[in-house]
Amino acid sequence: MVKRIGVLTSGGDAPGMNAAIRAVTRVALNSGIEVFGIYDGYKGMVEGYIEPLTKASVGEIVDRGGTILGSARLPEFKDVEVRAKAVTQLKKRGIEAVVVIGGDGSYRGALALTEMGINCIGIPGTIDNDIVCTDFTIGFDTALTTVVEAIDKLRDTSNSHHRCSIVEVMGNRCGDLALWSGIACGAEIVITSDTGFEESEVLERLRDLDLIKKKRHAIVVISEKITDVHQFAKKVSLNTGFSGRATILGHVQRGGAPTPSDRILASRMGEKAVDLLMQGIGGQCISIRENQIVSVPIEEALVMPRTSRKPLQNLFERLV
Ligand SMILES: Nc1ncnc2c1ncn2[C@@H]1O[C@H](COP(=O)(O)OP(=O)(O)OP(=O)(O)O)[C@@H](O)[C@H]1O
Ligand SMILES: O=P(O)(O)OC[C@H]1O[C@](O)(CO)[C@@H](O)[C@@H]1O
Ligand SMILES: [Mg+2]
Repeated sequence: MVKRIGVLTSGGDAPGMNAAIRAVTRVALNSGIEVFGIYDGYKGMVEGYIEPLTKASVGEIVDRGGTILGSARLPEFKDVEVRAKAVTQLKKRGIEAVVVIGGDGSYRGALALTEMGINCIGIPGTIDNDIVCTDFTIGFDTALTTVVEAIDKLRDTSNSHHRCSIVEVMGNRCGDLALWSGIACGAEIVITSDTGFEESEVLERLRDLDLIKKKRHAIVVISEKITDVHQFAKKVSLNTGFSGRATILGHVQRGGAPTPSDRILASRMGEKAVDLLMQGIGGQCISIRENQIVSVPIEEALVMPRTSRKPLQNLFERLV
């Protein structure tokens, strides 16, 4: 059975990554497996920034945002020579397998390492909820909570001033943070890569909300990377009865204490990852599907079609 494993966090950080590190470490130690923390993602793996973890060193972190291991993006990890250096660092320390907590890019690295003889298991840690094989990623629920709190506040001031608040949320091409928060906040309009963006049509809908529906405010939640929200806010002021104001929530969405749901999800996924490594399994990633923790080959996970968001979009439209 595997005797020594590593754990790392990679890509954008996400609240709940610490809870996952703690779960991996404690479940492994309680099973007689030594655990090493690999700092700063694949960068630390290549550079040998690797230290043992103890039960105490992962204490008091279940409620902390960010990641105690640090995270990084290392595009060079796509090169086999760079990964070979990482494998040498792991072998030097007797580390036979690694739990990779990150997003889809990190999964590609984990798969490539598995193919080089280091069994890796992926755990989905990203606020974007853009890993299609899992219903939810660790960090999404906390980021959603942050977004909802912010929009609730924006609604207060928008209502006082007869304004349209255009709120840009993260998601990196995935519209889930926008759609879920739009439903939770009772937004008037949600724009994502699934809905598309027809500027003239959105302006028309805002005019209707103002003139016909007599709304005192309008909230437009829009995913990042769709349009320049500040420019769009100016057009709202020029073309509708609302004055437009844009708010880019930005990296505030990545921080903060993880919600209980994210802590529990992280703990369940961490346990499953260690169990798979104990069975000598690698190249898989952990998912939650219909509240069951399951594993899926990374190769399949990366090409799976995304579950349609149409029912939730329809729900949103029926609530406006
Ligand atoms: N094709 C690949 N082969 C090997 N390693 C990769 C590959 N793609 C990405 N990686 C490694 O994974 C790291 C993280 O990937 P990426 O920046 O895409 O973030 P992510 O894990 O998708 O997380 P998020 O999108 O939530 O920030 C990269 O910096 C790189 O080190
Ligand atoms: O932290 P960075 O490198 O600016 O990356 C921002 C990106 O990372 C994420 O926060 C997480 O993938 C995305 O939502 C966003 O597009
Ligand atoms: Mg990604």
